[in-house]
Amino acid sequence: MVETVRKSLRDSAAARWTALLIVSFTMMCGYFLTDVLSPIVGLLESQLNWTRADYGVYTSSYGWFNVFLVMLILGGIILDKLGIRITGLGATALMVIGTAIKYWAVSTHVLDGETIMGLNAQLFWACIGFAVFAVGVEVAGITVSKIIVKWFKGKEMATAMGMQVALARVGTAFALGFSVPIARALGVIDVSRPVLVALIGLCIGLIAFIVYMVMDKKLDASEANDVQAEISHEDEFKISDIGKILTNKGWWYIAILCVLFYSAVFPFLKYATDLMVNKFGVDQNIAGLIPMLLPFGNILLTPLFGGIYDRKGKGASIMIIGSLLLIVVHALFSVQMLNNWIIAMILVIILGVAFSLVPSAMWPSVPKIVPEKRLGTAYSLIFWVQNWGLMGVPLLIGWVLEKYCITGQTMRDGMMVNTYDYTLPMLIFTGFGLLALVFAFLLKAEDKKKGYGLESPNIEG
Ligand SMILES: C[C@H](NC(=O)[C@@H](N)CCCCN)C(=O)O
Repeated sequence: MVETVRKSLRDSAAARWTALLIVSFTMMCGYFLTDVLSPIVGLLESQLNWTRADYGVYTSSYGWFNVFLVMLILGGIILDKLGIRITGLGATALMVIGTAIKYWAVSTHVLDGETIMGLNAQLFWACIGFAVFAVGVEVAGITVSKIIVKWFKGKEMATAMGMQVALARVGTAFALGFSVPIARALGVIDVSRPVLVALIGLCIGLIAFIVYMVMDKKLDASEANDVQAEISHEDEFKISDIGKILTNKGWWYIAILCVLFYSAVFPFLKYATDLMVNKFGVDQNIAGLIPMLLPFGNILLTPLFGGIYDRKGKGASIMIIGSLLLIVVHALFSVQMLNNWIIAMILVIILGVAFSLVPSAMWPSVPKIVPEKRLGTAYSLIFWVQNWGLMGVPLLIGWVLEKYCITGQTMRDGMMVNTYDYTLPMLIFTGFGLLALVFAFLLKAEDKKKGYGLESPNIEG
């Protein structure tokens, strides 16, 4: 009898890279919306009367439902229990719904003059929309990480994760670079226009995810026998597995490193355009172009560093180097006399290197510490810890700026607006970097003790 060796769909390079591209596109649209208002802080002040503190509240609303209603953790458990397709579809739909609410909030006039819970009603609804969207984009993020492990385990996993992050950064870069021109297009300033563009993108992202669902079904069908075998060997995910994750020291080091490192990057990006205007004297119409270099650098470097991790290993060391660079950049940003825009550009580029090194090694390291059946929950718990930072730090920076950093007033777009000294916020970001470095070293020591293989290559054989 002739025995045929049945191949899994994931053995086809074309199939797995196509799957990656499709889900990465959906994430890219999500990242575009996440930062779409960051470069127009000044316009939000002049058009909608949002102060820096209001903007801080808006940015922090990203974590309201994820953190306080533990939606992110629930999303991870749902992912491990119900699977990739249903969780991903729900998450993508939430992104669209949240963005639609936010678009309505920033474009309507029916809320003018009203307040809800002490907030201007327009700001309140923009926050609700952003909070709903955030549940969607975070749960979609963990779903996509699990999708990549599913297709790429034992293969180019870190390169694939790097590619996905790279495409996500394209979304961030477009938001930073094109939000202002979109808001100013057609001769009339309209801050809701970039949100509308993001909403259209997310609807296309939803359709893309539905296309992916077909591929995912085909992958499962191609592995039907293997899956049966796996189920008989491995129990299904149980709620008690959460305890196993939380008692794992290596997992904690990654989670804490993640919150500290990302707290010094994403919240920094939210204020980076304003920093360029206030510290480096860049015109606000083009100030978003300098922070845009950061995600553009990531686009090339994250897959490159991921490739190095796949082939050579050294994951923990890569995270240490990334944390070191982060400290150097923020410390130099806080030096008052360094106020030439060329220095700002160089620092942003170095920050881009740091922000490629750490994510390219951090996310592919999680499956080395936690088994696949608990991976959705493990990623969601890391994102949950991280979301405390993504929520709290912009709020902190907004508050610090309003309370301690106002230096005067100036005329922009025909409106009097405050000017700010960014030294204190940059010192706060430096502090996060220093703590991140400590946890990167602790992670490396734990890896040595437990033999997780963080310093070993990902590609088998
Ligand atoms: C992969 C990783 N994603 C995250 O950290 C998300 N929790 C945050 C998403 C924020 C969206 N702007 C990353 O982007 O490096």
